[in-house]
Amino acid sequence: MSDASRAFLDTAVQHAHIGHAPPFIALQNVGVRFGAVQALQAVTLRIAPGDSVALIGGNGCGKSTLLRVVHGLIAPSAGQVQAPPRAAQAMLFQRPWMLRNSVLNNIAIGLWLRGARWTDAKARALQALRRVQLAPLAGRSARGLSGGQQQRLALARAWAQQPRLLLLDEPTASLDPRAKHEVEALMHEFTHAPAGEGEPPLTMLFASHNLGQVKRLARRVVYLEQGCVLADLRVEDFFNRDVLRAVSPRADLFLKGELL
Ligand SMILES: Nc1ncnc2c1ncn2[C@@H]1O[C@H](COP(=O)(O)OP(=O)(O)OP(=O)(O)O)[C@@H](O)[C@H]1O
Repeated sequence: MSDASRAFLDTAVQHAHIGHAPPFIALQNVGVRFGAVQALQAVTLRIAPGDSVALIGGNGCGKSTLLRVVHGLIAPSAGQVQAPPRAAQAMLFQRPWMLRNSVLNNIAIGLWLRGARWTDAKARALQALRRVQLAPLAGRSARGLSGGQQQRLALARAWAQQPRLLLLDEPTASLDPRAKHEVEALMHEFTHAPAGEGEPPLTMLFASHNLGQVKRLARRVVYLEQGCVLADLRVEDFFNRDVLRAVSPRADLFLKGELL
């Protein structure tokens, strides 16, 4: 048996294993249609708790739509979606939204709205800011921060709410290399640090065009084309040319930059 076939079988076994564990997220034959555009087509995906999954594919292949379906922002036109409740999820976008308020309050207000006492909300917000090295800027206007600082603040805001699922839509796409590195380091820390005692593991699903980032952060890669999942592999298999060519020639062409 060739190495490629063996690796493929290993993957199949791994996925069969995931199939038996209770899935944290399960999409069954999900379709999304926007008028004449079929943005997702028969997408079936199971994600285990604690996994870190990258969504990749060309522009318009359906990555954002898939994230929005999981977050409950878009109702599928077909199929079923099982995901944790919205309160247990946090979603970050390429350009973070900021309240017209201080850095600290951008976190504290969200916690307060979810029922925390104001003093507790502020204390937790400060703790979250320390985690992303923004505590010295707590009193500044959030909208005056740089793009990289705003994305770190968005991550701190997410972290403060202790989500079980973190969804990120190209979170570093508009950042310079240094800010990209800082945000990526936080994403890694949040998802690869062992969960505290009694805490459920954090699961991450992120869309990215940055293949280096995918290699660094994902344990699993899902490749989409025209709304269909054409490959779903462990990261080491996805970036193994022999395996990828055997499993999905289209994904292999995409990686080589030869897809027309
Ligand atoms: N609200 C909408 N109304 C109409 N069409 C939409 C809408 N949202 C997405 N689409 C279309 O659905 C398809 C999938 O879009 P989506 O944004 O999910 O792709 P993507 O993979 O995230 O793209 P990119 O890498 O460019 O961000 C595209 O053809 C897009 O134009």
